[in-house]
Amino acid sequence: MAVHYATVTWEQLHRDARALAAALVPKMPFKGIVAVTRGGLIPAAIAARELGCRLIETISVVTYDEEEMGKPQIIKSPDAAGDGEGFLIIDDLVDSGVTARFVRERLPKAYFACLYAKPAGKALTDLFITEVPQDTWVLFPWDTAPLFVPPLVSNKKECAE
Ligand SMILES: O=P(O)(O)OC[C@H]1O[C@H](OP(=O)(O)OP(=O)(O)O)[C@H](O)[C@@H]1O
Ligand SMILES: Nc1nc2[nH]cnc2c(=O)[nH]1
Ligand SMILES: [Mg+2]
Repeated sequence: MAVHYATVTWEQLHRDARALAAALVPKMPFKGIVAVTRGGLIPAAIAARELGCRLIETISVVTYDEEEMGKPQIIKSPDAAGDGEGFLIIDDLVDSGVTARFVRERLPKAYFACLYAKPAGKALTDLFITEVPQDTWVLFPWDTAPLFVPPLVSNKKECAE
C-alpha cells in the first residue's frame, strides 16, 4: 500500500503529456488513440492535440469492486480500434499493471504509452515518462484542490512574545 504521495499539478501534467507526445513522434503515424478512461482522457487529449490526431476511441476497465481488487471488466469496448493495429493506447499511469495487461490483451497490436509508471507495471508499457516508487500514490490535479493551510505561528500571539 502506498505510504507517500506525489502531487502532480496541472502544469506538470501538461509538461509530461507534451513530453510523452514528443517521444511518440518517431513512432508515428497512428491511426488513432485509445484513451483508457478515465485517467487517460486528459493525457490523451493533450497528446492528440500535439500529434494532430483526431480519431479518439476509449476503453473503460473496472478493476475494483467495492474496494476489493476484482476481476477486471471492460464496461466500454474500443470497437473502432479492432485488434489495436496502428493505434496508440494512452493511460495516466501503470501501478500493479493489472489494467495495462487487460487492455493489452484486448488490443494486442497497439502501442501502450503512459505518463507515470511504478516498478510492478512498467514492463507492460512501451513508453512512459517518469518512474514513481511503488510505495507512492500519485495525486493527479483532478484528485486535489487547494486548501487553506494555517500559519506556523498563531495570529493570537504577538510576534515579539
Ligand atoms: O496498474 P493498475 O494497478 O491497474 O493501476 C493503474 C490504473 O488505475 C487507475 O485507474 P482507475 O482504475 O483507478 O480508474 P480511473 O482511471 O477511472 O480513475 C489509473 O488511471 C490506471 O488506469
Ligand atoms: N490517482 C491514482 N490512481 C491510482 N491507481 C493505481 N495507482 C494509482 C496512483 O498512484 N494514483
Ligand atoms: Mg485509469
